[in-house]
Amino acid sequence: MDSFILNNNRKGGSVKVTITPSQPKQLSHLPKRQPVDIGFSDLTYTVSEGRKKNGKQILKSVSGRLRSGELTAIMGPSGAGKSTLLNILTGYKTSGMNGSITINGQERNLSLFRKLSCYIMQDNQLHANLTVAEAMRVASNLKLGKDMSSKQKEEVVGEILDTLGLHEHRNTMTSSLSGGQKKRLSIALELVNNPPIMFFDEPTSGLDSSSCFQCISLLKSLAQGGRTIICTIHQPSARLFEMFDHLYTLAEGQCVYQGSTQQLVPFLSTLGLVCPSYHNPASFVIEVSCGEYGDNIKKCSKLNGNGILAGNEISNPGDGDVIKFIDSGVNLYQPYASKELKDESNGTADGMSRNVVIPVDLTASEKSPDNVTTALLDTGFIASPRHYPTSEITQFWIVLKRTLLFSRRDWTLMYLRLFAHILVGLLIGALYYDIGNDGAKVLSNLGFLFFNMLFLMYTSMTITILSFIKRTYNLMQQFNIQSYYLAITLSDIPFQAVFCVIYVSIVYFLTSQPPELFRFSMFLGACLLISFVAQSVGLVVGAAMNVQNGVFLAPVMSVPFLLFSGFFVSFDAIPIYVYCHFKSPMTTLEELDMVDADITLDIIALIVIFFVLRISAFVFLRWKLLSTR
Ligand SMILES: Nc1ncnc2c1ncn2[C@@H]1O[C@H](COP(=O)(O)OP(=O)(O)OP(=O)(O)O)[C@@H](O)[C@H]1O
Repeated sequence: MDSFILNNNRKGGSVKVTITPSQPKQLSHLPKRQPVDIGFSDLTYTVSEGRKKNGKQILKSVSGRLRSGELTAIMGPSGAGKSTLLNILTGYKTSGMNGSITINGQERNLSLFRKLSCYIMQDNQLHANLTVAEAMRVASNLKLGKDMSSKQKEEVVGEILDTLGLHEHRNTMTSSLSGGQKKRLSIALELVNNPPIMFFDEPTSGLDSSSCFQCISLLKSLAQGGRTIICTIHQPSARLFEMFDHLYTLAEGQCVYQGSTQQLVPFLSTLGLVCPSYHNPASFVIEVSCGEYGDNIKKCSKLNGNGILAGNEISNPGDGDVIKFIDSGVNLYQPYASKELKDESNGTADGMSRNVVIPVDLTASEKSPDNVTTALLDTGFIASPRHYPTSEITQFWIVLKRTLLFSRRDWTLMYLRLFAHILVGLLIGALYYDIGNDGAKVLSNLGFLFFNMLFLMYTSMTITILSFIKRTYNLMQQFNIQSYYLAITLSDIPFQAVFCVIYVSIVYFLTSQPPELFRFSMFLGACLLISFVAQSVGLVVGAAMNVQNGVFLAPVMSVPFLLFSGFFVSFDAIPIYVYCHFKSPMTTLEELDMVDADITLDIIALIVIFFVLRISAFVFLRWKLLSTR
């Protein structure tokens, strides 16, 4: 049981609010992990700006330690370098950085670290077109090895959904969830394999005060379970601020404070920066960092050894005295407003008793955050060369099934595309109706073939650019890239093939082309190949660039295909009314310089182009994935 004193200005008194946690829930089914401490020292991050010789230094030699069992907030004014520090600590950014990062005292191995941690970004993309339960099933199949039965996986999922209050929304589409529920689902998806380190970029952004409280309560309970929870946060209310165990404050790329949240105010007061009564200490430290109380950044930074863990002897730059600032162990200062709320905007008795902290244990047997060992590095979980304990083939099947479900439910991908193929088929069929029976309509036949090619190329190319980009960022980070690519490149082929068959059947018969199976098959085969090659162009463009550039560049890339399609021969000068120049089909072929054309060669060329483009798309995708780090 926990109690708070809530100031009540209207009545001039104080109301005692008691938080009574409901039956604490524990995640007993999760895989066991050991706690992890992160240390970093002398971290600098520099970016090059244009042709300037010296780059711009964003982080200036910051150091610190982030402990398991603690909820750490990285705070600071806008542009202070919070996201940059988070990106470096997560391993999301590696180039341009110097300094050392250690895990339980050992130098960080990035690929191992990525397996231990998760990074929930602000706009974390959820699996579109999936329900909460389906998204969780994908995550559990991917992250929990085949040693676990489906029933056990369901138990894990059920327990997480229950604990995070998502059980009643299990059949809701992820896109229909509220902002707070989406955040909780992002956490739930990551919790499946129980990572001991969890990073959050502004987890409370876009949430109302009650949801903010719920969200931070959840993070706090995750930390209480022995995890290392780190999040950036802009300016929490006093109520939220109190929930953090540890604070790391940045200003102009330097650490101006690190230590417990309770010791922030005493620390600042040693510099003559006295936080006014009833003032939110979180707001105060931001104001100090912004220079509203004079130039204190250098002083604070020096006092913190620019991030060398407070808790050691630190000299006060003001008078040379040595003060003891204890980060852990004996506390020399009275904790600031230990349970007294200075910001009552969010504090209603009702609200507080509704929102309870539910301890979510890292593991039942390894709860003690002090019990930090390097044994973690020896566990099977870490030793695995893969990101998750599922084979590449299993990952391929998971992505394939998920992508097929995605396509089936995607209105643009499925129904709009089907509608477009039928409508355009009927339109072209009506325009070139019965031309196949009329020898005088050779030119119309050529026009028909050309538009056929144009339509098939553009539809399959643009839809692939749009849908590929849409899907890629959702899942690319989570899967083995080969399995992922193979699944998404194969998944759309059947759909495109079916649409192409429907379209070709309509136009072939409406334009009265020869009703011979062989000719129909040849025509269909050529159309299918054109669609698949165009789809591959879409994949290359989608993998290499963003939607805006892709939508512009894809038509440009298709120009060579059109130029060399053989249709661009001028017939304008031919006086058709004088005599029938195209009486013999051979004349047409002669005019188009296609007498010696070998269809086998064309087919081989298209197949080669198809494979070259598919491989190029993979190379671009890989490059893009690596270059974002
Ligand atoms: N690639 C880059 N090139 C130039 N400057 C950069 C680059 N990346 C970051 N910066 C600068 O580094 C500083 C820190 O950026 P960062 O995004 O880490 O700040 P922040 O504290 O997270 O800010 P906010 O709270 O507004 O999100 C900013 O001044 C930003 O303009």
